[in-house]
Amino acid sequence: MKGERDNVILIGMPGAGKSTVGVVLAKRLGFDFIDTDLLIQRRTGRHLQEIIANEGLESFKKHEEQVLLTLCTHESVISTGGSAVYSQKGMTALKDRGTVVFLDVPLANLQQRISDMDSRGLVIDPGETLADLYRQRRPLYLRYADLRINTEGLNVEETATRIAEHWAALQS
Ligand SMILES: Nc1ncnc2c1ncn2[C@@H]1O[C@H](COP(=O)(O)OP(=O)(O)O)[C@@H](O)[C@H]1O
Ligand SMILES: O=C(O)C1=C[C@@H](OP(=O)(O)O)[C@@H](O)[C@H](O)C1
Ligand SMILES: [Mg+2]
Repeated sequence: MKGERDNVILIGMPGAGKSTVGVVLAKRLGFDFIDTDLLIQRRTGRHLQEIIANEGLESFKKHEEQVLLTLCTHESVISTGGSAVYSQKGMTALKDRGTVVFLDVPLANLQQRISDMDSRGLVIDPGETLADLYRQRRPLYLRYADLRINTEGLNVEETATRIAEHWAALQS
C-alpha cells in the first residue's frame, strides 16, 4: 500500500538544479519523475515564457498554483518551478504529499549558472536582479522546507546521493 506522503518534492531558486538533480534522484530511488513546469506547459499548450510574456506574472502564478493543487502522484520526485513558493496554498498541498527538500545554492553559483535572465521567463518584477529574487525568496524556501540540502561543492550526482540518504533515513 502506498503511503500518503511518499513523494520527494524539490524546491529552490531557478538554476538550483531541481530539474537536473530531480531526474537523477528519481532513477536512484526507482521513482517517477515529474516537473511541474512541464505540466504547466502541457495544460496550457504554451511555453512558460509565452505565458509570462503574453498573460503576465499573476496569470502564470495562477497556472502554477493550479498544477500544485492537483498533483496526485505517489513515489515520485516532483521538481517544482522556482516561483512555486509564492503560493501558500500550493506549498501546503505539496507538504501534504511528501518531503519538501530545499536545494540551497549560494547566490554566486546561481549567477554563474543563469546567464539568460531575460529570455528565461522568470517570475520577477522589472528592474529586479537575481540577487533581489534570492533575498526575497530564500526565507520562503526555508519556511516550507522539511529538509535543506546545502549543495555548495556538490555536483549533480552527489546532491542526489545526499537527498537519497536523507530519504532512506526518514523511512527507517
Ligand atoms: N552542482 C550542480 N548541481 C546542479 N546543477 C548544476 C550543478 N553544476 C552545474 N549545474 C547546471 O545548472 C543547471 C541547473 O538547471 P536546472 O536543473 O534547470 O535548475 P532548476 O530546475 O532548479 O531551475 C543545469 O544546466 C546544470 O547542468
Ligand atoms: O523561479 C521562477 O520565477 C521560474 C522558474 C522556472 O522554473 P525553474 O526553477 O525550474 O527554472 C519556471 O517555473 C518559470 O520560468 C519561473
Ligand atoms: Mg526546473
